[in-house]
Amino acid sequence: MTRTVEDAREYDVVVLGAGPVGENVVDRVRAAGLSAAIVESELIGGECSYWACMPSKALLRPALARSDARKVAGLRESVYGPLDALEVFAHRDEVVGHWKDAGQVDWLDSVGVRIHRGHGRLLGPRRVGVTGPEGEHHVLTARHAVAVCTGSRAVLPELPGLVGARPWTSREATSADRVPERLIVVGGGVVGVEMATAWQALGSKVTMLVRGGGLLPRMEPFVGEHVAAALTTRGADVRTGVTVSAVVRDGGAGPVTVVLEGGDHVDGDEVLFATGRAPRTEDIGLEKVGLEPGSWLDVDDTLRVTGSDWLYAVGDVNHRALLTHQGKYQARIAGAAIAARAQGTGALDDGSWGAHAATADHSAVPQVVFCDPEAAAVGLSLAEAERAGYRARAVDLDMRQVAGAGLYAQGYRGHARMVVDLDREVVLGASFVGPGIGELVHSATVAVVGEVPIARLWHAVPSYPTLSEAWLRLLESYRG
Ligand SMILES: Cc1cc2nc3c(=O)[nH]c(=O)nc-3n(C[C@H](O)[C@H](O)[C@H](O)COP(=O)(O)OP(=O)(O)OC[C@H]3O[C@@H](n4cnc5c(N)ncnc54)[C@H](O)[C@@H]3O)c2cc1C
Ligand SMILES: NC(=O)c1ccc[n+]([C@@H]2O[C@H](COP(=O)([O-])OP(=O)(O)OC[C@H]3O[C@@H](n4cnc5c(N)ncnc54)[C@H](O)[C@@H]3O)[C@@H](O)[C@H]2O)c1
Repeated sequence: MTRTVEDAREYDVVVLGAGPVGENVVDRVRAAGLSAAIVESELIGGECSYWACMPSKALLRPALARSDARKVAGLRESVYGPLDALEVFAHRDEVVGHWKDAGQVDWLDSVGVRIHRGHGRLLGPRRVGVTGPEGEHHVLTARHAVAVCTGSRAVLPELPGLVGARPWTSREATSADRVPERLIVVGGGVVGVEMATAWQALGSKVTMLVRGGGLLPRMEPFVGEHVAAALTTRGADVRTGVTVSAVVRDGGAGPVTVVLEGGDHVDGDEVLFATGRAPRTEDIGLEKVGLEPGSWLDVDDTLRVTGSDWLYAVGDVNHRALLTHQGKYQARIAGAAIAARAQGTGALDDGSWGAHAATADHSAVPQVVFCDPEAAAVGLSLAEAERAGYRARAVDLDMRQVAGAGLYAQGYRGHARMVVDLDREVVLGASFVGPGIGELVHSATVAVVGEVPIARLWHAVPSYPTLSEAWLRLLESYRG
């Protein structure tokens, strides 16, 4: 039974969801001198800290380090053994704080943010109801703004037998502590590729079932081709152009069979569905403020929900870029915009690249996929640039032409592409695939955001012999 506690509380800003994005919104508004409360139904720190970025990278780091070491003469012979899965899991558990959030609670306390544990729902303009763990109910009022930062959850397709088969989603794939002998991965996006890489390294025989023509379809096609070739060389069965029609698993445990359209089937010990995300907005009271429950929330560049003067939606929930770093960037912008509006400090600086506009969301979103080899991209692919109407040219580079690549790893395989706007002679985007290239993407982000002219980039000299010399080779090719 619901018990209502009659202690209405008022704050300048109320934030729904304490993932990385909600935490950064409250941090920014507190820094600007506003009072703030945050509502969280699970763990402070959100999906990223406990079932996404952090545990997945903890599982992947030993896989990538071992793979790199195996490409270094004099070292490779020492690292031919299997990974110690129990040690890897123990380290992963440490990285996620054993799924306890005391550290993050301390941090919120230290910046003066009031935490309300429970499920939050909008009750009307600037009002949020919180149903706590014991069924108690609080009402929070926001003097200036409510920010919805409730993130996203894994989506399962509607398939016969799927729910009863108890498939892994990203949550189980990042928190499991037993290595399945055979793992079936459905979906060739980022989660599918990263988790296939991690579990293959931990000892699973991996089969990937990919609906489209290749892996990582949002990146340049050569990226997915390199990653698929490497997974296959290490023993994975990567099947593209296949459609799953049913899943069979008696009693939801033991061996599982995935049935494909056309009648073929694949047997495994676990099946991971990495088939995309849905917004966590179906039960947050959107109907009370004229919005559609279960929808992604449309926002302007200040992160304010279309048609509202008090409601913001930041991070995954607005579907602009489902990435922690980009959500935190939005949080910094939203926090500044909320504070400026609350304090009436004059017109907002919300033009392109202004302090109150998340301009980078449109043209400069960086991403590193921690697979083996690593994949990274920022800005527009060639196809995206052409679709957007740019007169664009792609310059390609086989990373073997870079001296630092040969030193980084014997038999280095990788590829880079720079997309140039021929009218302004600036870089619109860059993509890289190859061992160790994750750290290259920030140089590309600076070039894209800064709209640095190619003529000036020519003077940005990369150190010899580093992977960054990819830039020199790309610029040389561009200039002929
Ligand atoms: C397997 C995996 C790996 C990933 N790896 C990376 C990576 O390496 N790098 C990267 O940049 N991104 C990565 N991502 C994406 C990243 O996890 C998300 O972009 C990020 O978590 C979004 O942050 P958020 O704060 O918007 O949402 P979340 O992290 O989802 O946090 C939302 C919070 O809101 C709470 N909440 C929801 N509804 C309510 C409610 N009604 N009341 C109260 N609280 C509520 C939730 O409990 C949760 O704590 C990965 C995602 C997955 C699935
Ligand atoms: N390193 C990182 O930055 C990182 C790591 C993991 C996740 N993420 C973020 O998390 C988000 C979610 O990742 P994701 O991989 O779940 O989603 P995604 O949208 O990247 O990929 C899902 C894939 O599943 C396919 N798919 C959908 N339904 C299917 C079906 N019924 N059968 C077969 N295939 C199907 C889609 O075609 C798509 O290729 C991404 O947007 C990504 O940005 C980031």
